[in-house]
Amino acid sequence: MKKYDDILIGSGPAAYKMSNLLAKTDRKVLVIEGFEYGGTCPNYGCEPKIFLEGAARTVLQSQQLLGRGISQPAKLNWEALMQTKLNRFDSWPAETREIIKKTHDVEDGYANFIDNRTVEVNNHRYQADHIIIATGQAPNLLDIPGKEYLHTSYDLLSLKKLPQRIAVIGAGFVGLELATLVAAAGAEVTIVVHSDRALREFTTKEDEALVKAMKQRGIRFSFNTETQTVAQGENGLVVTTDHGEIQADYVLAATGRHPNIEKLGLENTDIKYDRHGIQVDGHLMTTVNGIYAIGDVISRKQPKLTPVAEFEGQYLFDYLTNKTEQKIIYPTIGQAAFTFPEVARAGVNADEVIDDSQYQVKTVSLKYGSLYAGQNDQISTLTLVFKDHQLVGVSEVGDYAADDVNNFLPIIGLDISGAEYRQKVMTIYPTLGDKVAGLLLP
Ligand SMILES: Cc1cc2nc3c(=O)[nH]c(=O)nc-3n(C[C@H](O)[C@H](O)[C@H](O)COP(=O)(O)OP(=O)(O)OC[C@H]3O[C@@H](n4cnc5c(N)ncnc54)[C@H](O)[C@@H]3O)c2cc1C
Ligand SMILES: NC(=O)c1ccc[n+]([C@@H]2O[C@H](COP(=O)([O-])OP(=O)(O)OC[C@H]3O[C@@H](n4cnc5c(N)ncnc54)[C@H](O)[C@@H]3O)[C@@H](O)[C@H]2O)c1
Repeated sequence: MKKYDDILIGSGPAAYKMSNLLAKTDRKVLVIEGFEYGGTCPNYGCEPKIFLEGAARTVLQSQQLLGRGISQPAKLNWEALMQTKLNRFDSWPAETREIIKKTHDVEDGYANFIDNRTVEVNNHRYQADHIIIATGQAPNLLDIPGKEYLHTSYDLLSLKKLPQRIAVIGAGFVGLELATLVAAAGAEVTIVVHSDRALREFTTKEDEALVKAMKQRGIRFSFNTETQTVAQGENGLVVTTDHGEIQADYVLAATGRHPNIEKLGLENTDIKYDRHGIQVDGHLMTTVNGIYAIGDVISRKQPKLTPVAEFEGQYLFDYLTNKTEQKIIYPTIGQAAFTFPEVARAGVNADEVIDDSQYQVKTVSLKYGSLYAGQNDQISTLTLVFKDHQLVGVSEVGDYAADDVNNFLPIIGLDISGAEYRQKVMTIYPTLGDKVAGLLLP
């Protein structure tokens, strides 16, 4: 039995962050990865998604400016775009493995606990002072007849030829972002949503504005609709729902993600978990002493995002190397859907406090600013939530919502007033940043 100081299970953003920090110490570390080194975000998540979105945004912005100095909208060649994506990303898992291998041992395979102290992989058994589970999440697939026809975001983000008709099941982050992408590339898209609205994290108005803009571009939505079966028909696939049939050439399942715990052998341990993930305490320790969990695989109320996973990796490194004894305190977390328009938010959601007199909600249309008017962006609307004149929440629907909302995060996170901000910060003009101080006045 080989023994280490630390064993990292997984190599996504959470574990990779810790692995990089541990590389600067003299601790003996083993990293176990069952699939692509680097995990979801760089290989089949945020990074390829935002890379492909660059071309899609150009197409959509040029369409938005038709007749306003643009006479010919840009056209997206999916095959060429995908080739550039593959050229950039294909070597990343092997390169990441090499980087890790320079300072740590690696095992290619799925780690399986055989008891509270021991993990097994490739018939090798290992123990360590600390075992850190960072196995992330995997897509949910509906258990319906024809589930073999369902594709995941992993498949779509490497799809070499663009199908003509794409049915998307689910209207969360993955469904709406990837629907935006393939529709911009020319696919006919139908989104099937089993509830009455799309992204629930944002305000109803923001969600409605996004859905309306997507519909105006020809994307179809079927709300309150259950998908029942997928079958091969004479003319492609047939998605049968309780509201009728949808003809498609490709079906994307975007019905949420579940914690990657099935292959871990947790039943051989006393580690507790629920459907949201592994239960951890304020120091990210599981219900077994010496075993910790970080990243998407843990059960917590914070959103499952790369910066959150990395923050937990940094925190746990600091805790295990005695740099802190404190429980983890999460910072103000910004999140965005990279749709067109984008939606972005942080802090208190305006919908949740609309009837609470302790809060003041301020909504500002940005379309009159030259920056937005120059893009013919008619939608951009910023919502600010104040409590005792202090900014506690921000959200936006608009072409630059993610960057715009980023401007407000330091004000919420550092808890500074509009006056203090104006005294200490002068931002670039003309951007939304230059209006931040003015907007902070109640
Ligand atoms: C399509 C898509 C787009 C996204 N876009 C964004 C975005 O724009 N911004 C953002 O912040 N977040 C985004 N995310 C979320 C982000 O990718 C995750 O929050 C992040 O990757 C979580 O990191 P992690 O290290 O916890 O898990 P992961 O990155 O999922 O890594 C876990 C690793 O563990 C491995 N593993 C699993 N089980 C075992 C086992 N038993 N043994 C060994 N290895 C195992 C897996 O193979 C995987 O490599 C997106 C996700 C998806 C799917
Ligand atoms: N831009 C980003 O930051 C980004 C992008 C993609 C993913 N992510 C992360 O990944 C997570 C997962 O994203 P996601 O889109 O897979 O999940 P999600 O939870 O955002 O959306 C899931 C969708 O599936 C639907 N759904 C759930 N169960 C269903 C069922 N049985 N039948 C039909 N529809 C069903 C939901 O109503 C919802 O529309 C996100 O919560 C986020 O943390 C982030």
